[in-house]
Amino acid sequence: MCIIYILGPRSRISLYRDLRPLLACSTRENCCTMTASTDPIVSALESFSTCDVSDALLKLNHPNGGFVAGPTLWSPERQAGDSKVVGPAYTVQYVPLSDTVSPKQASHYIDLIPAGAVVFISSPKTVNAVYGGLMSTRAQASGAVGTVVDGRVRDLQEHRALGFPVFARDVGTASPYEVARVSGINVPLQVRNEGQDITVNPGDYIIADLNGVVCLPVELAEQAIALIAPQVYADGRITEDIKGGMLFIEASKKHRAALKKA
Ligand SMILES: O=C([O-])CC(=O)C(=O)O
Ligand code: NI
Repeated sequence: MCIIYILGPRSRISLYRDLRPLLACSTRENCCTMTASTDPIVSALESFSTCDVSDALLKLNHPNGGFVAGPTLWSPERQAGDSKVVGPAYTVQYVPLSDTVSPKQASHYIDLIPAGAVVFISSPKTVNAVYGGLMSTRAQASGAVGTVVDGRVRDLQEHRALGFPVFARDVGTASPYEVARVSGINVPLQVRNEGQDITVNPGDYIIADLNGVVCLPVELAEQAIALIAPQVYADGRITEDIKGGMLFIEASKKHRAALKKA
């Protein structure tokens, strides 16, 4: 776990890049196994839901418990119960074509994804879809564990046929080329939906499931994980007692009193 504190998000992304030849693999299952064993934070998060992570982040006074309003699960199935992705964010910034100031990228972002990453794409306000089936095909071949798009995606049937997890604000049909281009790779992204204004930094942990998307800042990861297991255990005991006839207020007091606030 010390890796997380020794290396900042940027250097950790380069570490992933350095490890890429070692992690290169041909199937998703394979990649997930290798990634989990590479990063103890990812392994620890894999058994918890997005809501569990948000509960811990709220105790750490992190706004909205890290919830990223907007994107929801579209692939492999709409809001499928067993779909979940966990991994460090590989961020991609799209800007409107009218923006002549932001930098241009020499390489295509889709060919640089480190294994185990969650691709997180920020789209400008446009009805065009910034992400399609070819992108998922390449992302999956790189060992990415899923994609989150703050914007629209298209080719939904192709993402589903790949069984590749994709979260998006909505679906659409038009490609991005007439309206938007990529200006940044592994840069901080602003997400502004429903009154939120949050930053997703490259290397932050993205946890996404049927409830939505949570961004766990890398510097809070260890503290959050320490809070989650006891919290989940207490919720389990509360459930049992409620099913046995106890009032919620009693069960909650009985099992949550001993939990640390942070
Ligand atoms: O053709 C593109 O570049 C965008 C797209 O639809 C895909 O990724 O499949
Ligand atoms: Ni396409």
